[in-house]
Amino acid sequence: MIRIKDLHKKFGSQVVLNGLDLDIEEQGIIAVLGPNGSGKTTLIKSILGMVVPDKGQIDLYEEIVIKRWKYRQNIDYLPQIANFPGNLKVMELITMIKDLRGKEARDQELIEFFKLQPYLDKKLNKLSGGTKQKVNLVLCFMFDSPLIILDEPTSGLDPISLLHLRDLIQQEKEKGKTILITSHIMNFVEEVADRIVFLLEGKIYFDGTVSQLKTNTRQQDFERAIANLLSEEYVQDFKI
Ligand SMILES: Nc1ncnc2c1ncn2[C@@H]1O[C@H](COP(=O)(O)OP(=O)(O)OP(=O)(O)O)[C@@H](O)[C@H]1O
Repeated sequence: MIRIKDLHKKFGSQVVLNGLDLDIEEQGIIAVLGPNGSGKTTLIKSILGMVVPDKGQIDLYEEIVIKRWKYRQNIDYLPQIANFPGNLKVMELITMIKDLRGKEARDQELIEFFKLQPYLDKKLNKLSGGTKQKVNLVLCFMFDSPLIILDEPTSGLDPISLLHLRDLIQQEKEKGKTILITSHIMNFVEEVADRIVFLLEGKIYFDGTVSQLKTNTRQQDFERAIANLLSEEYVQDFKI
């Protein structure tokens, strides 16, 4: 489905992706993790064609995607920061995105799911951060694409909304979709992820399940397992 080979990206002299290889053939939830600035968003944006890599190849559904754009119609994307004009009303935004995309949308179902009915006539700049994020989630999930890319979907959500998001992601997974997700909320990641891909120094540093991560780092607590991944002891084991 997604095949990335020898991906390189620099911003000025800063090397962000340094020969990254990644294959995603399966359906399910794949969490892309890594410290701040490790290149998670750059990787996601490369898959989406929003960042042009310096070198390397990205194939999606067996087709080379770099410098093409039509394939994006089959990806649903939640950006880390969505900047829509603040004076647009929620329903105006949803309608505008539906018109632009020109695809069948299940916006009503998701509006009900996130209980957004009272906000439809409100301007975006009058919404709280969490409510804005729910609107962004409606925009992302309403088109039913086979590949969903979520950059920090948990940001700003209260605990109950987090549970709703988790249920929604699980439902989409059960439909046979592939969901790529980044999040700094580790218990959320632990609950939903079938596979953890950990980025460090521009490459994939760990690739496996939550339980493999715990076994490899000899840590049963997921957050500690992630921290151990970065510890010197693990780095040495890993390099042997
Ligand atoms: N357009 C750009 N121009 C210059 N530098 C950039 C650009 N985009 C990203 N960077 C830099 O590349 C590095 C990786 O950024 P990226 O956003 O991919 O990291 P991340 O792993 O998603 O981080 P975070 O966890 O903080 O969201 C950072 O140091 C960032 O400042």
